[in-house]
Amino acid sequence: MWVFGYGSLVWKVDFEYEYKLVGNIKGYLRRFYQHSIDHRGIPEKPGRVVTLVPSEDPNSTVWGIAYKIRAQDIDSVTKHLDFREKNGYSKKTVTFHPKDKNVEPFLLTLYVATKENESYAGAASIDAIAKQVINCIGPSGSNKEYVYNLANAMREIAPNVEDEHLFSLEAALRKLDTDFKSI
Ligand SMILES: N[C@@H](CCC(=O)N[C@@H](CS)C(=O)NCC(=O)O)C(=O)O
Repeated sequence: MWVFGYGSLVWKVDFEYEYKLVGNIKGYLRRFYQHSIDHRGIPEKPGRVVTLVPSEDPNSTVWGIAYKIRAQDIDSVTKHLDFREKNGYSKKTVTFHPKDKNVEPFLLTLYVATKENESYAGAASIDAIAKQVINCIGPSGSNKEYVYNLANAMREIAPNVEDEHLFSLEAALRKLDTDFKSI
C-alpha cells in the first residue's frame, strides 16, 4: 500500500513505512481551505490546514511524498492515519507521478477534505488566512508552525517548484510575526 502526503504528512511522519518517493499528483491545487479543530486549532478557534481542491487545469500538480507501507503494517498505519485525519478527511485513490522518471506512475491512497465536510473552511485571501493562522494553536501545536514546517519541507523536497499559495501565506505570516515582535 502507498500513501501520498501533501501537508503534515510531508514533515510529520509518525507511522512506519518501508521507503518513500518524491513526486506529484495532477488535477489538484493544495489550499489552506480546511479548518482544524483537533490539531492546529480548537472548536472555538479553528486553525487552517491544507486539503486538495480540484483544478480547472488537469495538468495542475501538487508535489509531495509517497510512502510505501509494508504489508504487515497496513492495518496499523491505516488505523493511525484514519484517526489522525479524522476531522473531515476521507481516503481517495489517485495516480502518483514519481519525480524519478525510471519509476512508472502508480495508484495510491491520499486523504482529502472535500468541500462537503463540516470543517471545510473554503477560499479566503492570503491576508485573511494569515490573520486566522497567526492566532491559532491546538493539541498538535501552533498553526503557524504547521505552515512554516510545510513550506520548509516543500523547499527541501521540490526546490524548483513554486507553490504561490503556500509561500505567500508563509511570507504573510512571517511579516505578521515580525510586526508583532516589533511592538
Ligand atoms: N492529508 C494531508 C494531511 C493534512 C493534514 O495536515 N492533516 C492534519 C489534520 S488537521 C494533520 O495530520 N495534522 C497533524 C499536525 O498538525 O501535527 C497530507 O497528506 O499531508
